[in-house]
Amino acid sequence: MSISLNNVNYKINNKTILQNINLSLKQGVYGILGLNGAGKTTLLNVISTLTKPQNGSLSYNNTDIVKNPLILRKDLSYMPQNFGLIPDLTVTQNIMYFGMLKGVSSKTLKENIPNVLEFFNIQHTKDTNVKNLSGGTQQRVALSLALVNDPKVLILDEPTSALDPIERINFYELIKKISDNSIVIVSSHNIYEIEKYVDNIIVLRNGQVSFSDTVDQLIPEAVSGLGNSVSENALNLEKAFEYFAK
Ligand SMILES: Nc1ncnc2c1ncn2[C@@H]1O[C@H](COP(=O)(O)OP(=O)(O)OP(=O)(O)O)[C@@H](O)[C@H]1O
Repeated sequence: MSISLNNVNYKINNKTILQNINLSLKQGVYGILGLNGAGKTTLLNVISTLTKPQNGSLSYNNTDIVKNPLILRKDLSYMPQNFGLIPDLTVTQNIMYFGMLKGVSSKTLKENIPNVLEFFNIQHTKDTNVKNLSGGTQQRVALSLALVNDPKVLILDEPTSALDPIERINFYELIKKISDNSIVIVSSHNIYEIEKYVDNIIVLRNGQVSFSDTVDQLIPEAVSGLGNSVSENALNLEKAFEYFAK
């Protein structure tokens, strides 16, 4: 299982949003980090084939997914930042509707929906219209929806912003388990939140990849980038992240 991006560039109205992105993603959890406006959401949109890059190539299991996006989409679950739910449908109706759009059979959905709702502790909301739920509960519905079809590629844009601390830990533990058989990509602002659960970190700065490696390389690579003028002990994870992000 692999996703590759080669020299991907994306512009809007002549403004460069992503520049020369080269990434090779395999089974595991990837954290995409960056300051506001660094390009995280745009990169997730490109990887999930919602946005077409003007230059460069994108492949999934060695098939070109700029030309054949359906090859990826059938294996993909993407949870956008605004959750993308239909406000006037109930929780169950939303999951049935989007699940069927993804090609999951109604039998599988009916079997899986109680399990995912139970995992996120929202069984009691199954017949409630989404517009009547709090932001945190809507996020849990969107996560239930993202997980209902056992995706091989799971892309989550700031998935825990409305969850409480305990739900966040449970969520990342689940993500880690799911990643045994899939590629999981999670964007976040917070290095401390994800460092325990991600295998690799990708830091974006002004639309370019400034760091792409394992978490434990973040501090040593920042020290080396600073010309060894500081010791590793003097840099914490946050400062090392800032070195690559600012
Ligand atoms: N439709 C658009 N038109 C013009 N500029 C855009 C558009 N979409 C994104 N941008 C610009 O592209 C850059 C990257 O935006 P993007 O949303 O990908 O960043 P981000 O890292 O996800 O930010 P945040 O953490 O705030 O969600 C920003 O400068 C943004 O203003």
